[in-house]
Amino acid sequence: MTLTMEARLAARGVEVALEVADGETLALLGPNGAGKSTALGLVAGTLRPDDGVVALDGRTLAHVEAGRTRAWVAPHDRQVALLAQEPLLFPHLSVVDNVAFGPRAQGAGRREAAVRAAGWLDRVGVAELAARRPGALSGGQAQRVAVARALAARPRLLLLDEPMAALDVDVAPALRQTLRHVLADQTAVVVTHDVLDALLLADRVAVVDDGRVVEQGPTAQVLGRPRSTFAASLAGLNLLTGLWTGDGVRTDVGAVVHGHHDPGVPVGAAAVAAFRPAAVAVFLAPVPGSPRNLLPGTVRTVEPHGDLLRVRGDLVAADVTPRAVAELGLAPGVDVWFSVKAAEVDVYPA
Ligand SMILES: Nc1ncnc2c1ncn2[C@@H]1O[C@H](COP(=O)(O)OP(=O)(O)OP(=O)(O)O)[C@@H](O)[C@H]1O
Repeated sequence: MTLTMEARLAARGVEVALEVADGETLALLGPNGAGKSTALGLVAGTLRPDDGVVALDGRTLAHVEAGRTRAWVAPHDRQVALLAQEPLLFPHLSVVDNVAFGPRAQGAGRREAAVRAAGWLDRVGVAELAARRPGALSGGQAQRVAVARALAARPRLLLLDEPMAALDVDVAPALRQTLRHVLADQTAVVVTHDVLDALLLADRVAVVDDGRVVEQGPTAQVLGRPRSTFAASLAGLNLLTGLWTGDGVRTDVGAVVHGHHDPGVPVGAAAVAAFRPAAVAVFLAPVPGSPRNLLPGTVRTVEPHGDLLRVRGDLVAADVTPRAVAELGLAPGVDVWFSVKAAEVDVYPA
């Protein structure tokens, strides 16, 4: 393992354990205020845990026991680079001097640092901007320069805190492609809200909620079989949690949901039922004798979703045609029945 962290910071309500292997990119996903940036701060050394250990390549960066610091490496000595949402460049230095700053600080000669800086600017696609000042760059260009600057210092670990969040939607895809290339053999942790970042940049994802890692694994596995509400929402799936009864999931609201299930799930074990909103139909009354799963709900929102409308209840969302919405008079506050065939539902352990 390259990075191992187990740290608690009570003031932020955070207690997280993370591991990142050599060359791996881990995406940290989770709702606002979940503790993702706090986790990065604990690794970078801008935050000190109340308790815990952070180690990189076997070197202890932080070790605190019950508030007593046993070991502490200052942020600038950690060989960890943190890339924030807003590119923080030195305004008075040219682009190439910004990127050469790290190598110079590490003892490289002026020429060597300039060559390394030029190489990185080329890799991130902004070689022609070398002589400019940061004030003369667009947001996307500045973020590319910030990536080059972070990597020119040859960090053992690169931390990225929502690197695309401050960019226009039309420039984010190109930067994401660039990051995909530069992160290929770089050990990195990227905080993101965006499922595309997880899919295109990360080998593994960890979902953080309420200060804890609630789910982690290979990206395809977490998005294919999410166990947390947040991962399910990223994967575009409805997720109902409950207990396996032997032939269905008894959900927290009492309804039993039937579906395809893993053999050998023990009765009484925590389980989830996942299904696509497109597989859900909406009725104003329960369909008598229907073999379908029926879940009562109240419409909360109706929003456009591609060619369809997404009708959201508290627990279930359904994608239905505008015509059906009009015919049924679906609007916030209307009581409905959400219906999904068992064949459309995947049931697996939580
Ligand atoms: N500077 C701060 N001082 C005190 N508390 C903070 C500070 N920054 C964040 N917090 C609190 O710490 C907790 C974790 O916040 P954090 O910023 O790590 O979450 P996050 O997952 O990165 O959220 P977001 O996605 O909104 O950036 C939250 O309860 C937040 O209110």
